[in-house]
Amino acid sequence: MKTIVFVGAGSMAQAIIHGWMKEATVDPENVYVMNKSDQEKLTSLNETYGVQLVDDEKEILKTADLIILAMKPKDVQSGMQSIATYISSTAIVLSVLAGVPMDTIEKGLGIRPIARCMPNTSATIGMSASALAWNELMEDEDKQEIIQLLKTIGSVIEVAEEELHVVTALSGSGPAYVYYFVEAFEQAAVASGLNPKIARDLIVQTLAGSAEMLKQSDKSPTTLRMQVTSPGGTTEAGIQALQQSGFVEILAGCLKEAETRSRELGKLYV
Ligand SMILES: NC(=O)C1=CN([C@@H]2O[C@H](COP(=O)(O)OP(=O)(O)OC[C@H]3O[C@@H](n4cnc5c(N)ncnc54)[C@H](OP(=O)(O)O)[C@@H]3O)[C@@H](O)[C@H]2O)C=CC1
Ligand SMILES: O=C(O)[C@@H]1CCC=N1
Repeated sequence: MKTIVFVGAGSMAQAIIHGWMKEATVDPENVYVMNKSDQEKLTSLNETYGVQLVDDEKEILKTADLIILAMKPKDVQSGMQSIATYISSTAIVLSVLAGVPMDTIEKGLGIRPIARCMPNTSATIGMSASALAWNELMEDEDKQEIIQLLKTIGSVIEVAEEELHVVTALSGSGPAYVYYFVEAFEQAAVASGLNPKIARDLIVQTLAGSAEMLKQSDKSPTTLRMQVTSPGGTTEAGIQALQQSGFVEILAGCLKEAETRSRELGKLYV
């Protein structure tokens, strides 16, 4: 897949491009970026990463091997309309859009090999948790190439397309929940008198250390939690406060609302 065109070059496209360029996975000469109107963003991507601006849309789209759809779901129909007549019959499409099914893409761009990926913004530092689904037209060789492209921005796991709704809720949106958790804890620690920088550093290192423990240890999250929780100690008091506030139900509600929204987005823009 020599020529790659991003149709929609905003935050997610930038996170992927940043990850690729950091790892020198793809030659920036072969990566083109398009937006509907935001030329400033395209210029900034060109200046930062050396990716290409598109002078002649028709010509570039004709030669594209891989089209990456990375606009918001509300713009998917206008985005597909603007490229449908130009892209070659052999071009492969990779969509990172939340909720929008392959069926909608097949209707807009024709029956062709299509992959849907749900990455997250940690792609910027090569730490995305990406999940991937295909339609049945995707050849094994192309699957491997796409997996390799995505592996340079983090981990890749194959799922059924239907599972992408909950994946989107869990790991696509996940970084935002974690940042929100940090904001809340930092605010609380500062209210208890801790210096903001010290509070932030302690929370971030605690998160990083716990994530590494979960990765490196063969113990379950429950066992690791119990190892921290001394009977009658501080952790027990804290966990009890979370339980009394319905922590588990709150997170279940968060996941369900996000998953439901993913399903809604899929139906809104058919
Ligand atoms: N942000 C995230 O954490 C994640 C996002 N996603 C998915 O990635 C997609 C993009 O999200 P994000 O990067 O945050 O959004 P942004 O708004 O940052 O970027 C979307 C880009 O698409 C462009 N665009 C809009 N309409 C068209 C069009 N018709 N043709 C070409 N380009 C167009 C916009 O340009 P202009 O301003 O000119 O309209 C904009 O630059 C979404 O579908 C989202 O569901 C997936 C995983 C994580
Ligand atoms: O909020 C959104 O809709 C997108 C999809 C996953 C993360 N951001």
